[in-house]
This record gives sequence, C-alpha cells and structure tokens, in this order.
Amino acid sequence: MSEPPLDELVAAVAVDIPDFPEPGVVFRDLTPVFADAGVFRRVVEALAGSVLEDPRVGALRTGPDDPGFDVVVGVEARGFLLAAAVALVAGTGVVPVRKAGKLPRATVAAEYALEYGTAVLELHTDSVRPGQRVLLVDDVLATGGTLEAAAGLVERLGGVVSALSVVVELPALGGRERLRPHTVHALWTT
Ligand SMILES: O=P(O)(O)OC[C@H]1O[C@H](OP(=O)(O)OP(=O)(O)O)[C@H](O)[C@@H]1O
Ligand SMILES: Nc1ncnc2[nH]cnc12
Repeated sequence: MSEPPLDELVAAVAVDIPDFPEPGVVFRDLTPVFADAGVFRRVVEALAGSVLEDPRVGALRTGPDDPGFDVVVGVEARGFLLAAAVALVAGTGVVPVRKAGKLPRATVAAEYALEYGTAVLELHTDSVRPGQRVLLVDDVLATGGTLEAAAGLVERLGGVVSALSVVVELPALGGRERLRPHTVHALWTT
C-alpha cells in the first residue's frame, strides 16, 4: 500500500495551540512530528530532497552527487532538530544560528521581529566561508523575520543562500514574499 502524502501526514500529527505564546497566535506545534520516527524520517528526507528539484539550486550543482549546498544552517532552537538530521542525510556539515549571547567566538548579529516578539540572532564569523553554498532550515515560516535575518547573516559572511527549507509555511503572514529572491520550499502550507 502506498504511503499517504507527506503534507497530510504532517497535518495529521502536528497540533494547533490557540493563543500561544500570546493571544491571537495559533501556534503550530511540530514536536509530535519530530517524535514520530516514520514521519520525522520522511520530513528530513523531504527537506533535503525538495531543493534538488529547484532550478536555482540546480544551477549551483556541480554534478549528480552534489546537492547544491555545502552546509546546512539551522536556526535555534527548533531548527536545530531538523538541520542536523538534514545535514546527515545530505552528507554535509551543520552550522548553528543562535540567539544572542550563546556563541563563544566572534559573531555577526542581526536584530529581527517574528510573529510574537523581537530577538537577536548570531552566527560565528568563521562558520560560513565566502562562496560557500548554504541550505537554511527551520520548522516554521511565519512572517519570515527569522529566516530573513539568518539569510542576511550568511550573506554578510559572503555565503550564498542556495534555498530555504521549512516544514510548515503560514502563507497568510507573507514570509515567502518577504524572503524573495530566495526560494522557499515548504512541505506543508496551511
Ligand atoms: O517567520 P517568523 O515570524 O520569523 O517565525 C518563525 C520562527 O519562530 C519560531 O522560532 P522561535 O523564535 O519561537 O524560537 P524557538 O525555536 O526557540 O522556539 C520558529 O521556530 C521560527 O524560527
Ligand atoms: N504560529 C506559529 N507556530 C509555531 N511557530 C511559530 N513561529 C512563528 N509563528 C509561529
């Protein structure tokens, strides 16, 4: 029997929490998706694989065994759960973008706003080399403030953003438009 489409699987396992972390926000809780071995495996493989269909990434590939990115960058905290697994599947290393004050060496930093607040993200200055191709991974794309800030940090270091991969996109919040010209790959749009 064939397996159900991945977006249906994720939608069935994810949980919506109204008014978290503040009134008016419907929080898409993906922790049950990560906890389910079969769904998590398919999610990780899809995050790594979806970019292979992307013509912009295709133009960056040097051959059939090249995924079109040299490193996966994940955003603290939920992005870490996915980025390390995607990097393992793709055969690359993984680099963390962290919230302020967590990285011990020299960093570049960016303040940003997300659906529910503001924060500062940091990236070690030597963690992305000029010309290095980066796949950015996170769980949720809402306003796009987080991924816009993370992509900006990568580019300040001379990195090339190959694409952005997320599990869930909330299109009403306009993140995809905000992130242009970068390409966003979302496994589930709701
Ligand atoms: O598109 P945006 O409006 O920027 O929102 C998306 C971001 O919000 C969440 O992170 P959060 O800052 O809540 O951190 P966490 O992963 O530590 O829970 C989520 O994991 C994304 O990184
Ligand atoms: N609605 C939402 N659910 C989960 N994570 C989010 N990050 C920003 N908005 C979110």
